[in-house]
Amino acid sequence: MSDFTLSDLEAIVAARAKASPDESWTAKLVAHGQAKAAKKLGEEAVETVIAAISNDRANLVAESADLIYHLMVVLKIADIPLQDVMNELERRTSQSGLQEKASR
Ligand SMILES: N=c1c2ncn([C@@H]3O[C@H](COP(=O)(O)OP(=O)(O)OP(=O)(O)O)[C@@H](O)[C@H]3O)c2ncn1[C@@H]1O[C@H](COP(=O)(O)O)[C@@H](O)[C@H]1O
Repeated sequence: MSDFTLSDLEAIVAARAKASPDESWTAKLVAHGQAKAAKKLGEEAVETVIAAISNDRANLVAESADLIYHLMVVLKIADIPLQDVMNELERRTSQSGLQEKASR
């Protein structure tokens, strides 16, 4: 089993963001700015939804990878460390999603 983590991907995205846009998709997205990167994230989200409701397991894995990678690029452009998202997810472990919804 691979020990590749989202933290590893975050480091790759940070390094490639500094590359030439001619040789890196990451750098190209960063150069275009958040509107373009976020639009791409939205497209990958829709493609993930389609794969999920099509019961297409292989495509769902591939589209999920596209989605997560593009989310990492959007977070990079927004200057939000992955750790901030992990901290928020950890904070939420103290109660169930249904409890949280009922408390609003
Ligand atoms: N995980 C990814 C990753 N997933 C998807 N993509 C790219 O995202 C782009 C858009 O994906 P699509 O499938 O939507 O491509 P498309 O349909 O041709 O796009 P459109 O023309 O329709 O907009 C493609 O160029 C994919 O290769 C990725 N590009 C990079 N990474 C990671 O980032 C690293 C650095 O990549 P570069 O920044 O390109 O050097 C790579 O080694 C990977 O680890």
